[in-house]
Amino acid sequence: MADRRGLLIILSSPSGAGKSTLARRLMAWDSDLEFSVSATTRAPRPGEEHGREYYFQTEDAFKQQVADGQMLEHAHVFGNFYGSPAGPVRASINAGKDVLFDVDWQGEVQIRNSDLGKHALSIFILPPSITELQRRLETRGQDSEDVIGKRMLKSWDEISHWGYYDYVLVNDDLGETEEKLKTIVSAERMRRIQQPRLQDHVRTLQNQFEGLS
Ligand SMILES: Nc1ncnc2c1ncn2[C@@H]1O[C@H](COP(=O)(O)OP(=O)(O)OP(=O)(O)O)[C@@H](O)[C@H]1O
Ligand SMILES: Nc1nc2c(ncn2[C@@H]2O[C@H](COP(=O)(O)O)[C@@H](O)[C@H]2O)c(=O)[nH]1
Repeated sequence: MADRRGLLIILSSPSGAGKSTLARRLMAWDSDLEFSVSATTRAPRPGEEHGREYYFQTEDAFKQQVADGQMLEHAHVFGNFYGSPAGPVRASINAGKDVLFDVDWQGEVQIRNSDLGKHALSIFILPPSITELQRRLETRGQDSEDVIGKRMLKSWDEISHWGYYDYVLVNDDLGETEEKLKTIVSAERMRRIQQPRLQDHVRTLQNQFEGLS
């Protein structure tokens, strides 16, 4: 095992607020960051690849994985099942790598309440307005009108859980939100990872100080 455990960086938002876009930018910024590829029973969107965006599964296969205890968390969202396979996440954080999650609020709560919860850093992404949220879902052009309608109807349910998160960002200007996200990740890495390592240094300083008298 590495000399430090990685962070579990969790992004949530109502559908269309921009978390997948921000997740891609974080991954491009830090090539050491691992993305937790979820399993889902949803059908692939055009351009999505099995094993890259999601592991696309049948409902039976998904339920079997849950029954076998292979999911760190799982939830039923917009009529489909989604879950984060635990094995790759444990392997990554034991190797000292940070893992990025794109999950809904139910996933955030389950990860936080899991044995890995103390490694969690959660960030909620709010849209600048509800009309802009709808505009983004429409211009993404990947879901039917019916699916967009259902996601809009559930948007308040997701937003109402914003208070469970360590940080909350309003994703108005994409570049600004990206910079804030990177700042949060950098600061939390310093606080949680580098500061404990400084204990030895502070002890040395104390010995030197005591040697002065
Ligand atoms: N700050 C922004 N300004 C304008 N458009 C944005 C912004 N952020 C993201 N978008 C666009 O909004 C659309 C939805 O973004 P994205 O797919 O990242 O949302 P999401 O929160 O991951 O949605 P879902 O939960 O449905 O996967 C995309 O077309 C994306 O390019
Ligand atoms: N609890 C979980 N939620 C997940 C997971 N993977 C994705 N999601 C969330 O589902 C919705 C819809 O995603 P989409 O790709 O169909 O647009 C969105 O809120 C995701 O964050 C997961 O493993 N667990």
